[in-house]
Amino acid sequence: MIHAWSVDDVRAAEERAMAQLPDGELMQRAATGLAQVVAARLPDDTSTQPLVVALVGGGNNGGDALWALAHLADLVGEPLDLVAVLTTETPHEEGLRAARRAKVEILDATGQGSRGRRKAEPQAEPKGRAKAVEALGVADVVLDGVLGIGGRPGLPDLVTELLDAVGDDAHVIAVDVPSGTDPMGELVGGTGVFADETVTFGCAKPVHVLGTAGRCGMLTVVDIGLDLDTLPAAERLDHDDVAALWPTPGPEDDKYSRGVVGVVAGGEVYTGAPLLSVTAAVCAGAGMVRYVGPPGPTQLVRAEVPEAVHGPGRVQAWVVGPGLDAHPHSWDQLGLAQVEAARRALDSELPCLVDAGGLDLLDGPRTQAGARTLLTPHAGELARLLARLDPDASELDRAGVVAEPLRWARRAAELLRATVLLKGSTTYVVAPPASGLAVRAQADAPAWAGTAGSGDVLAGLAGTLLAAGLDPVDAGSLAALVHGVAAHDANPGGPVRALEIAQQVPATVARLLARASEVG
Ligand SMILES: NC(=O)C1=CN([C@@H]2O[C@H](COP(=O)(O)OP(=O)(O)OC[C@H]3O[C@@H](n4cnc5c(N)ncnc54)[C@H](OP(=O)(O)O)[C@@H]3O)[C@@H](O)[C@H]2O)[C@@H](O)CC1
Ligand SMILES: Nc1ncnc2c1ncn2[C@@H]1O[C@H](COP(=O)(O)OP(=O)(O)O)[C@@H](O)[C@H]1O
Ligand SMILES: [K+]
Repeated sequence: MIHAWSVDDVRAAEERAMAQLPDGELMQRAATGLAQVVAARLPDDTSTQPLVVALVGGGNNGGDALWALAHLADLVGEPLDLVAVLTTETPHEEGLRAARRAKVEILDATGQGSRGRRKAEPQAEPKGRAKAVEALGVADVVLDGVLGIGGRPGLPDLVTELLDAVGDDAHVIAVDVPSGTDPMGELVGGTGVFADETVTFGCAKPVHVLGTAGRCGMLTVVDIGLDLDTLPAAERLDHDDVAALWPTPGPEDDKYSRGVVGVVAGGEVYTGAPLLSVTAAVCAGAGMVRYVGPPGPTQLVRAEVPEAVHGPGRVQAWVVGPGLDAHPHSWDQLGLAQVEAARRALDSELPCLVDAGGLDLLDGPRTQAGARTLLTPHAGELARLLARLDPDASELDRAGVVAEPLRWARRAAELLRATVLLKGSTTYVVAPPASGLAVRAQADAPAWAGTAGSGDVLAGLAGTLLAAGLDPVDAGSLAALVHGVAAHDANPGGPVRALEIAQQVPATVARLLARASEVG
């Protein structure tokens, strides 16, 4: 699992460390680790002299980049071209001196001159900028040292212009965080660096695991001796976590002890969703799957999934809502009966996964306080839910949720006292804020997984894990991981239909469980 700590907690840990260490020691550790990574990324081809260009901002992030260039000169031992492009009039002073001593070429791209020139006397021609653009176009490695954890989202125009000049073949390494992104990972989108690799210091930050993670590329954490004494703010499960969490039956287990999952889904109109959820539950290894629905989808499930049983009965968890019509016509007796079955499940004390049409049945927290609840909306469904229930969000739409997924998932978790799994290319799993639990974010699925019915499969998978006794955060995040990997395994690099994702789950789970025995 990757754990990430909030910017405030990192700053506090840095302060504690700095109080014990000589001045500048932490930055030296950071810059040395960064220089070692850069050295390892230099091209093997020795016929031309490698060129490393750093974009340097005004804070300590720029200081890291300048010191890393200075250390590189010593570290590599071979001839190197090193260039620092200043995007600020006030670069880190010691870092700049060190870079100069190490014969790093300093280019001032601000057009103001780096020091001593007053704003009233601008340099006529920003020659530094033209040379910087040229260097960036042919650099082997580009270091983004513009903004670190002190950065606000967005980039100055000058930096955007310089980034546009970076050649396609350059290996872009973000120092600590990709500049322009929100270090806390709350705001997604906007301008910001897309890095091939990010070298961070002390620990991962939320930006590295939340929806902004795609901008970070490969993540390396350089140990600078921080002692984090708080709980992480964000987490991501990786493949090696599956074996520890997945409910694996022992010799004494039977179908009941493994967990029966009930599925109240679909109706005479949406007949396919139940089949997908029930298939996924069976394939995820539920002890038993019970389907509750009207004759049409029941016949379909009977024909396609002989393992399932039908009608109300005892279960350990309910999946409520895939393909459910929450507002059937008054003459639609079968539809009304299905809504009644869904309400009975929601009013029970049992763990419930609430998806799609089931979300339309919620007017607040479930009546049985403390009943485990996992809501699984996509962005549009979350916007609809909050616009209906939260007077402060009456104008919220899908785009609003996509821009600030965490904010709105948290809001729903608080309002409905439930864990919210917000689906998308990054899937967030957010427990009610009072729990103090870290947000989980998974991005394991290929974009091909964004296909109709894929969410019904996820619901069956996560519901099975709830029935096996997992808490909603583990059930949701583990299901999202396995769903994503199964979507990949079913047809690597190509399209996949929802049913195939479900059918791939047994093999994918076996493969992920086998990793533990290989590693262990
Ligand atoms: N502390 C330590 O011991 C260690 C720290 N380390 C390193 O320090 C980094 C944090 O350094 P930092 O605090 O100086 O902040 P950093 O991100 O470099 O710059 C902030 C500056 O940018 C400005 N600014 C902000 N947003 C902006 C925007 N959108 N567009 C334009 N400008 C913007 C903002 O100005 P403001 O407007 O807020 O006055 C401020 O001046 C950290 O990521 C790591 O790399 C390592 O060496 C390990 C040891
Ligand atoms: N771009 C994407 N990349 C990866 N996974 C995606 C992407 N878009 C959607 N998904 C996943 O596909 C599933 C879609 O679920 P949902 O929207 O509920 O579909 P449906 O209601 O048709 O079953 C979710 O698991 C979601 O996380
Ligand atoms: K950076």
